[in-house]
Amino acid sequence: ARECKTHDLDLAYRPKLEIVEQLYNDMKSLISSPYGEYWRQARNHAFGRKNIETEAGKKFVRLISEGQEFLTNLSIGGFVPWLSWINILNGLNYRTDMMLKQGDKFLDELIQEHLSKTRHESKENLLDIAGVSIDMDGIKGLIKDVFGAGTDTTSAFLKWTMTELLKHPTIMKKLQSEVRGILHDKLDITFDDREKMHYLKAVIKETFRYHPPVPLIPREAGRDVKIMGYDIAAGTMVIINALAIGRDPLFWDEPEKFKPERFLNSSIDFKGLHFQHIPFGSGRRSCPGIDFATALIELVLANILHKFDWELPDGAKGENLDTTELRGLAVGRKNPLLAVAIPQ
Ligand code: HEM
Repeated sequence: ARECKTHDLDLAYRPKLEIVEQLYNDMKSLISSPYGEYWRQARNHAFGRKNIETEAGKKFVRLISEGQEFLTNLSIGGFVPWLSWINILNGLNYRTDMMLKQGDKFLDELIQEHLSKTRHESKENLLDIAGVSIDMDGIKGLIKDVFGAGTDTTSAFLKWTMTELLKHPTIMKKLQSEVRGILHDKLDITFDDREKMHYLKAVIKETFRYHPPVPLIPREAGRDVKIMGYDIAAGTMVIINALAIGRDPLFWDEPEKFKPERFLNSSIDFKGLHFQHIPFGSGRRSCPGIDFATALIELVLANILHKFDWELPDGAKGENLDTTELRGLAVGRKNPLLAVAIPQ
């Protein structure tokens, strides 16, 4: 008899946090640990508390989600500086201030809790970790970078990949047969195993093309430039539409179709050198988390596709699957993805 469980993929993944020096060890154990073990470690490391279901854990997840949504608010003063007073009148400045203060207070408490439990010496607000000094603001900035930029992006991506696989059972089967053919009954996935998973890499590239978690990439012109006949003055905010580029028929054959095969005999990658595919941006301000995110995504997908078959609950059909998007800097699913995991 096969045991069937309904999993809410929303809960299935949250990255972790431990103060700076822990990151390296975490990454090593993440690379070698099977999925179940990884998830347990991730939850425990994240807060140094038993799990993310604590009040503090929930509050942090809420702060991150609200912050993500908040970033999409229209700041009139940001676009037309002499209208900045509107941001005071409509309460945007006040709400921004409150949100930043709440986040700061939360991080202060979290860091103090970690410090009191670990061997770290806190000297005049400075931590000395592996010979590198970092002050509280630095630590908070790092935590915000890793969580703010790394949490919703990767979880949104994983949910979109599972959505597309559930919508396209033939692709799911082909991917599972590749992963299972390479792993057999192994529990640990090695770097070499991952390198052999060509179809997995193609599915990941196609999901990034079709659902880039950061569809709009904001930048500021560093100097006056002319682009396609338009004069862009230094200081102008320029928004790069990675989603539209990824679906541009000039570059892509049948762009509205989810077709991982298009990447099998192609050298196009998402590392920022092929401008038709830039889910992580490009150039020196491109995403520094790209390798961490790619390793994590490959491991999670390989693990859950290896160990489980996946179906929609109550015999629902993939083609009817809801794909409404959530507003935010990272665009995820609006509604949770419910799927039945059938252990193999
Ligand atoms: C699927 C996962 C991810 C996607 C799609 C993604 C995408 C992006 C994009 C599009 C940018 C802007 C790049 C540009 O302006 O050219 C960015 C910046 C950034 N990302 Fe990621 N990211 C992901 C995961 C991560 C992770 C896991 C981390 C950290 C552990 C991270 C940390 C950052 C940081 C710190 C920046 C700002 C870089 C800067 O301004 O110099 N990201 N990311």
